[in-house]
Amino acid sequence: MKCLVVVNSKGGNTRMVANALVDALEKAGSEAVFVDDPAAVDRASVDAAEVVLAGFWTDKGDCAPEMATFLERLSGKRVFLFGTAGFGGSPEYFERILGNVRKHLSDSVEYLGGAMCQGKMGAGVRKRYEAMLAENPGDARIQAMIENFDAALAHPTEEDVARITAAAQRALGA
Ligand SMILES: Cc1cc2nc3c(=O)[nH]c(=O)nc-3n(C[C@H](O)[C@H](O)[C@H](O)COP(=O)(O)O)c2cc1C
Repeated sequence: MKCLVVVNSKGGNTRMVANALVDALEKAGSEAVFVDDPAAVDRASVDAAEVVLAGFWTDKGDCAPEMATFLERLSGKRVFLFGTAGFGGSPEYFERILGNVRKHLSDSVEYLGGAMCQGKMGAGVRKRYEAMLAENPGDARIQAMIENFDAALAHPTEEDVARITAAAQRALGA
């Protein structure tokens, strides 16, 4: 199967998942073209692909605008979405984000499914939370945000990557 794997990753989390996906697809006998920037995908690569696997980092509950533009331009393709997000407490949270990203796909696209995992955030985020906590000592919500930040540092884990890869292969029937 000819696959196009396109990723939008600022910090490397989603790129890590994308690289593992490419390896897994190739091991399973598929041909995978990898493009590390949705704005750099050429028309011929899209036309040649039987399936597009689009990876996004979560930006305010959605994908970032560069990925949104890429997804909106796809027509008549089969698409699998994968992503990483700083928060990861529940599958429902990931489903909500996937639902938002999916809205960028036109009706002509066949959505094959999606999978997400948590991804570490930049150190500046923890500093911001710490400053917030200093202003509101003992605030349980801010403390939970710091705990989530620390939990996210380990992600994507090998298990996350394996789960997303397996979900993609199931969705593609690869
Ligand atoms: C500007 C900005 C907005 C973000 N918005 C969200 C968000 O709404 N929800 C969330 O769970 N994570 C959010 N994050 C965290 C990132 O999505 C997360 O760390 C992701 O794994 C980054 O992926 P990357 O390393 O591939 O860039 C945000 C990060 C930044 C920098």
